[in-house]
Amino acid sequence: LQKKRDTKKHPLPPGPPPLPFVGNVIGIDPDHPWLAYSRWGTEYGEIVYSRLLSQDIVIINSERVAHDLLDRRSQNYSTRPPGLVHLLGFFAHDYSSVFLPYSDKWRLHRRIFHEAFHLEALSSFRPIQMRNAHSLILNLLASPEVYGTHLHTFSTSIIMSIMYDYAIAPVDDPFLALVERSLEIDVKALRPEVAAVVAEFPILKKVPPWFPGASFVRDAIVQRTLVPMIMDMPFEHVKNNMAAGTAAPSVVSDALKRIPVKTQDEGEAAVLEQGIKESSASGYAAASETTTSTLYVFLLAMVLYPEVQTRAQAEIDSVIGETLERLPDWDDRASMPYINAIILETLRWFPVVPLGIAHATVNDDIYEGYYIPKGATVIANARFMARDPDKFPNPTRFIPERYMSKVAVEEPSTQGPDDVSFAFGFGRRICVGRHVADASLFAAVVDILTVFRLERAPGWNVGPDAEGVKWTGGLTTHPVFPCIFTPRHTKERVSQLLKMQC
Ligand code: HEM
Repeated sequence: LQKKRDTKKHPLPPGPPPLPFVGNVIGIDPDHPWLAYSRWGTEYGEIVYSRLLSQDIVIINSERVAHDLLDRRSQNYSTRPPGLVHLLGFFAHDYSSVFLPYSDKWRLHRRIFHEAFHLEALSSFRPIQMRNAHSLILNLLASPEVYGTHLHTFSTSIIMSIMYDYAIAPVDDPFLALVERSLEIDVKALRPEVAAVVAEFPILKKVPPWFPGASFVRDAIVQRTLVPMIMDMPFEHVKNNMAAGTAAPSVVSDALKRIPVKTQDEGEAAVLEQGIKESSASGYAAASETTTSTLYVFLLAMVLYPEVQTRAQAEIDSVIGETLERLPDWDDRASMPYINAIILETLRWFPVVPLGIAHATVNDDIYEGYYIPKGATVIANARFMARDPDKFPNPTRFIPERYMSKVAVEEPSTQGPDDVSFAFGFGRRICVGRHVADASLFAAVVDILTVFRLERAPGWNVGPDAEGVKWTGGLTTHPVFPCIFTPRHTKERVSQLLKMQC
C-alpha cells in the first residue's frame, strides 16, 4: 500500500497512524464515528486521511476544503463509495437517489426532484406543511409523553402528502409503521464504516440469519421484504387515483402526467416511470428522519435555553397577539427574524447528519500537495464545521443572535439556510429537499412555541453545552431526553383555533 503511495510523489493528508491490516478502526465508536473524526480534526487539521481496513477515508473538516473539492472539483467528487453502493444492493436499496453512483440514473432522479422542488413549487406545499403542524399540536396536546412519535408523524405525513397526496392516519397508521421499521434499519446499516467492514469480509453477507450476532443479515432480510411494499403502495395509490380521475396534485402525479408529453417511446416511458417511483420513495426516506431529528434538537435547545424561548415567544405574541387571536401563518415569517434565527442555529448546533452522506473520488487527485486516491471515501464532517470558532464564536452554545443581522430581511424563506448549508451537504449531491425542510421546520417551530412552554423534566441536570445527553447512533442522530410541554393557553382555545384553521 505504502509503495503505491510513494509512486505518486505526494504524501497522503495527515492522519492518525494506522495499525497493520485494520487501519484506524480501533478508537472509532461505530455508532458515533463523528466523535473520533472530530478529535482527528482538532489534531491533524482541515483534511485528514485514515484507513478503515483497506478502505481509504478522507475526512474534510472545513467548509473551505469542502467547497474547494466537493463544489469546485465536483466532477471528481460526486459519486458514492463503491462499498456503500454494494452494501445497498444487499439491503434492496440500490434504487435510492441518495446513494446512487454518479450516473445517468442519478441525473434522471435529480431532474425529477428539480422539476418538483423549484422555488415557485415550494409555496404550493405550504398549506400541507401548516396543516400538519396544526395536527402536530393537537397530537402533542393529547399525548405529550410520546412527542417523538408525533414529530415523526409530522415529518412523514408532510412528505407523503407532497409526494403522493397520501394522508397518513393520525394514530397507528400501518404504512407509517412499515416506514419506521425500514428507516430504523437504514440509519443503522447504510454507513461507510459498515460498508468498509462488509467490503473486507463479504462472507458476512453469507452468515445464516439464525447465527448469533447475525442481526445485520436479519435486518437485510426484513428490509428486502419492506422496501418493495414501501415503494409500491403509495405509488399505486397515485396511479389508481389518476385512473379514477380523482388524483389531487402531487409530485408523482405531476411527474407522471409529464411523461406522454415528453416521449412516445414505450421503453423510455418505462424508464421515466421507474425513475419517478424510485426518486419519490428515496425522497420520503431522506425527508422523514432528518426533519424529525432536527426538531428533537430544537426542543433540546428550548429546554436548555429558557431565555431564548422567552424571547421567541415574545416575538410571536407581538405578531399574533398575546391572547391567541389566531395562529401564525406564512405571511408572518418575515416579521419573525428571531424564529428564523432559531431555525438556523438548530441546524448548526448539532447537524443531524453529522458526517453528511459519504462522497467518493472517481480519479486520483492532488490537493494542496496531498495525494487523494481514486475510490477514496470522502466524508464532509459537518459536525466539526459547525464548531468552527472563527465562524461561530462560542460554538457549543445555542445563540440565535449570531444570525440576527442576516435574517432580518424581507423574505427569509426564499433565502434558504445558506449560512449553515454544510448541514445539507455539498456540490452536485447537496440535499434537494433543503427548502422543503426549511419550511416544514418553520411551521413546526412557530406552532410549538405559540402553544407550549417547553420545560426541563425535574431532576434532569444537563448544562447549556448539552454535555452528557444521549444521542441515537447511525447515519442520522438525535438527542434522547425528557421534555415537558406546558400549554400557554387553555386547551379549549387552542383546539377551537386549530379546528377553525384546519
Ligand atoms: C432538516 C432536514 C434535512 C437535512 C438536515 C438533510 C440533509 C441532507 C444531507 C447532509 C444530504 C447529503 C448531501 C451530500 O451528499 O453532500 C442530503 C441528501 C439528500 N436529501 Fe436531504 N436533508 C433534509 C431534508 C430533506 C428533505 C425534506 C428531502 C426531500 C423532500 C430531502 C431529500 C434528499 C435527497 C433526495 C438527497 C440525495 C441527494 C443526492 O444524493 O443527489 N432531504 N440531505
